[in-house]
Amino acid sequence: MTRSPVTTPPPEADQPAAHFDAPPPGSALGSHYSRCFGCGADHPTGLHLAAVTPDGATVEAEFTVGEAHQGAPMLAHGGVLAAAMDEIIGMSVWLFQRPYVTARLETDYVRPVPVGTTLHLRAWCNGIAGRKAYLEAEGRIGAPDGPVAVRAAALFVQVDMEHFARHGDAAAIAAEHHDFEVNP
Ligand SMILES: CCCCCCCCCCCCCCCC(=O)SCCNC(=O)CCNC(=O)[C@H](O)C(C)(C)COP(=O)(O)OP(=O)(O)OC[C@H]1O[C@@H](n2cnc3c(N)ncnc32)[C@H](O)[C@@H]1OP(=O)(O)O
Repeated sequence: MTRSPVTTPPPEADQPAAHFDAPPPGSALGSHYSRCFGCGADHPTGLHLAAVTPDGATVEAEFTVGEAHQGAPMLAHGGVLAAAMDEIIGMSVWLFQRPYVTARLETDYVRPVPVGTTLHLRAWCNGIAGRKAYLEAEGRIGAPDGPVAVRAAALFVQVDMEHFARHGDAAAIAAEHHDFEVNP
């Protein structure tokens, strides 16, 4: 992965540990918002990612590229692939049971991805320093050990739930009953 210093954990970063209340190994993570472009079941043309954590430390999901996701004819749009990376990384920070947002996302496009391809996505955390989480993801073609099509590195920053109410739609948050333990 080609990465900048911004997405590289500093030497003093802690190794991430899943929250005691995080989804246990082998379980599904669920969607954080039904209309989310990345994971919402109610989004008509979204990515519909449904993530599982096989081990409590990484998160996996499959994304089948559809016609709504094209850039060049019958090839995935790079921005859509970046969105898939952003979403799978966003799902992986759920293991910490605290709200985070993307501050920076870096993406390497390694292979073209034709419409109809199923990408096997995986994300994990390389370190945490204060509010900053340093994360990584990859998307492989056709199988979990298939050829890598896309890689990403990201800096996510922890926020409080008021971030979403202040800048977004507080009623929608309340309607979906999300409880985050911000000070465990
Ligand atoms: C029903 C509804 C449920 C709702 C519940 C959902 C909860 C689960 C949501 C999951 C969502 C999933 C989807 C995928 C994830 C998105 O896509 S999130 C959406 C896209 N991202 C955004 O909208 C974020 C926009 N940016 C911001 O809001 C603010 O810039 C930030 C990132 C919160 C930081 O602002 P701040 O809190 O004022 O903090 P600030 O002091 O500026 O930065 C903190 C540290 O980070 C560093 N930093 C910040 N930004 C950068 C940057 N771009 N480059 C380098 N360093 C940076 C700062 O230098 C600082 O470092 P230190 O000085 O501490 O060493």
